[in-house]
Amino acid sequence: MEKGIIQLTGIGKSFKVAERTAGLRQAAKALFVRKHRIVEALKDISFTVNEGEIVGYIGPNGAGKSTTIKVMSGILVPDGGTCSIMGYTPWKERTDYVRHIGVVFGQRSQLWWDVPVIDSFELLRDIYRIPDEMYRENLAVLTEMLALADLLGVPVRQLSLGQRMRCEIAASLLHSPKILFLDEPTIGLDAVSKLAVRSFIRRINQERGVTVILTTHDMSDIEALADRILMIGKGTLLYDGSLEELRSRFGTGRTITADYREYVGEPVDIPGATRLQWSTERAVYSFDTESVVLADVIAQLSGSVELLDISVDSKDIDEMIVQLYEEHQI
Ligand SMILES: Nc1ncnc2c1ncn2[C@@H]1O[C@H](COP(=O)(O)OP(=O)(O)OP(=O)(O)O)[C@@H](O)[C@H]1O
Repeated sequence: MEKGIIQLTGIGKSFKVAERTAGLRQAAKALFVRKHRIVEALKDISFTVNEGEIVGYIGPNGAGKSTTIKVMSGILVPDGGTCSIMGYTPWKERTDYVRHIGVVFGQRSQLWWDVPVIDSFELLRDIYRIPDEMYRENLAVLTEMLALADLLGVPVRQLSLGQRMRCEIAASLLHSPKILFLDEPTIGLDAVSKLAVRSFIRRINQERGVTVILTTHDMSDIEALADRILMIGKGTLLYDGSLEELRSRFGTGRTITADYREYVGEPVDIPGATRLQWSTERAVYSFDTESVVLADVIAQLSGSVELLDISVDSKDIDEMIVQLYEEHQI
């Protein structure tokens, strides 16, 4: 069996947060009697990632994705469990460990705000003690791949979000890490920048064999990149598998949209199908081809309304994810 480059076993992490109280009187009281609540961000997270994989780490807001990334990058110490990445325990041997990983937090910058990008890169070279030759080579390749030539002399605060993200990604790779953690790398980017970032991630994975763990809410990122999905909800891992498996699981689901001449009667019930939308001119139903035959759905509709147009769609990945969240009640 292939040995995992990343192995997490039973990782748990709780945060103690101060209870917020409403009203001035309550707030004043809270100064003396502090009430706390424990948030279990991660309950019992175990998974293995093999070298060269691109793993999409998904889950709704507050599920525990960033907390996991922080544990794996050595920023946070978990309360329990073990984490071995390339043989290191991230929070114990941080100085040596960070030479092997790159981290990008889409919402935060690792670059110095007021200085030109190239100055930040040079600081990182010194911090990571990147050998000159490696630095020069990586800088040249990354500048070409991410089209940075015109950006290197510009202070970070003057860059657009998409330009900054390209620089952030370059910064995380200057020291040739084997593993890249990307926490929402495409957040807020326009379609062109998203495509550029995605194709770059693919390229460094294929050409340099970099293992990538990526969190995102953008399912088209997952579709374009991830060989495998790990889904987390309320601190627990709920799904580990490929997109194909997910597709075959929900592959028999269909949505039918019917447009008809104005109809003011009662909404039409179709046994076995769920009515998602109903108006005097349009209805949308979802059904499963394993239990309901499409021709029957159409026949039942056309028995009640005068159909003008019909379209049938398979579930897209966003819908599959919503259904998975619903199944797990998260
Ligand atoms: N430093 C902290 N102090 C207190 N609570 C925290 C802290 N960091 C995270 N949490 C809590 O832990 C839970 C998991 O947060 P986390 O940021 O890992 O979620 P996420 O899956 O990355 O969410 P999102 O998709 O919204 O970014 C949340 O309930 C959050 O409020």
